[in-house]
Amino acid sequence: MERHQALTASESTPAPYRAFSFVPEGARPEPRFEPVIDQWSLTPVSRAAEIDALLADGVFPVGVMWVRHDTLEECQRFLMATEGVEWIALVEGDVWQAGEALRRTLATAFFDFHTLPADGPRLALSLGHAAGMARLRSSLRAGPASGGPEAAILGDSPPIRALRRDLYKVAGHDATVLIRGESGSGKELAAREIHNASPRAEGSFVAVNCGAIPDNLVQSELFGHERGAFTGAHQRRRGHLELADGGTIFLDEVAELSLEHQVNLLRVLEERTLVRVGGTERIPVDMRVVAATHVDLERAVAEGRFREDLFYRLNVLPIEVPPLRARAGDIEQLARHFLERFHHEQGTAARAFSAQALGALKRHDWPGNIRELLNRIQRAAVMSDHRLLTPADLGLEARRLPWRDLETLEQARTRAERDAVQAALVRCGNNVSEASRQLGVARVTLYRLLERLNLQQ
Ligand SMILES: Nc1ncnc2c1ncn2[C@@H]1O[C@H](COP(=O)(O)OP(=O)(O)OP(=O)(O)O)[C@@H](O)[C@H]1O
Repeated sequence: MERHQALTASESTPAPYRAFSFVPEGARPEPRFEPVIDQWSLTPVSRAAEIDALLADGVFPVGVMWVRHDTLEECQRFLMATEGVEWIALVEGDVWQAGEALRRTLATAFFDFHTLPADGPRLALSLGHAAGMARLRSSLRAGPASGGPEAAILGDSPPIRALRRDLYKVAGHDATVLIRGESGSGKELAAREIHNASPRAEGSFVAVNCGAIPDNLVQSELFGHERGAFTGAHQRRRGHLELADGGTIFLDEVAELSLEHQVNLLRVLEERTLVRVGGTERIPVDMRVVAATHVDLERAVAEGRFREDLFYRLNVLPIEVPPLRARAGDIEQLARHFLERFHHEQGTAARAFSAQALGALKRHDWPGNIRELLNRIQRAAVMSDHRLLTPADLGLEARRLPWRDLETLEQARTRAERDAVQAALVRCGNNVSEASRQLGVARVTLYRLLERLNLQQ
């Protein structure tokens, strides 16, 4: 039988795994193709609200979404509203000929994409990987049990003690805080600490990653919208700023906002009122603003990429989170803590680090900071069947010294490529799209590299 034929997965033999499928209204009565996906059956959803109820019913938090350039906005909204789900895009037509907006969304917001008609076995493989990733992510998102030690910032090195002191100092004031620091260094954790130690602790802490919202959705995500404000706005929805009323709004990656949205944000900060998209009423909001960025904002201002007036509005109480390499004294404590946590949460066999592994952890440069440490340890704990983790488990094998151990240029190149690819995958929690973006290569090129370097996912 032809593999790519119009047939729903649920019509084939009963499938043990269930995933969602979302077809945007604008794409109906298309799609012409429902792929046969080995071992998987698809449960159609049309509203984000249906997802939670279905998840409780043994469905994996993964799904396939039909994506076309003319329904892109509807898809983006659905992606935003279903954060815990890993989506795989099914795209009609040639992706490389598609517009930039579609390609960008595929590269950043989806776990993977397949062009239609899709290859069933390959799609099944993607869904399996996506389900694993969704589980890992949700275990990290769930974070520590309430009151557990990780609800607080760990570490006892002088830079982290100084940070803790600064956080408690600013917590008592209601002024805006700007947190700077490298990616993955703990800026969000610092913002939570400020909120928890502030008089607003009983209110909500609303975290928004400004860099993760497509530019055309920023306005409605931040400010909310009225019913009927645009196609698909079936109900009135309060935005993140309004939801933070009485509490703290954390604007992560604030430098990613376009100049137009920077103006709108500035207005809210000055007037302490907002107007929902499609609305006219000025709604008062009482929130404490904590913003964060890994970008050199003074430079962004000088280059005209960030508004100077907004910079001064945000930079009232500046806080600097040090990179992990500047607090080497904390690495061992953090590493042991994360390993212990995975052992308890996921029943992993690994309980400790070999002396060489501890040495390698201390020598590593940690460009991805604590997030990289967390990812390396989680991957090692999940993959290893042994009680002791080695440098190899952590992807931190001792480097061969080229001047002692002669290697050809080709060997050196391969080694460097393998190191770069492994490091990028670890940094991005194995998200191939994100890793390829960071490495500056196309996704296909990265897949080819993975195959050539024998690093199959
Ligand atoms: N001092 C710390 N103790 C324990 N866990 C930490 C610490 N700092 C960060 N983490 C953990 O590391 C991960 C990354 O931290 P966080 O998200 O706060 O970084 P970030 O600087 O906001 O990252 P990004 O710039 O990418 O938004 C989180 O899981 C967080 O809980």
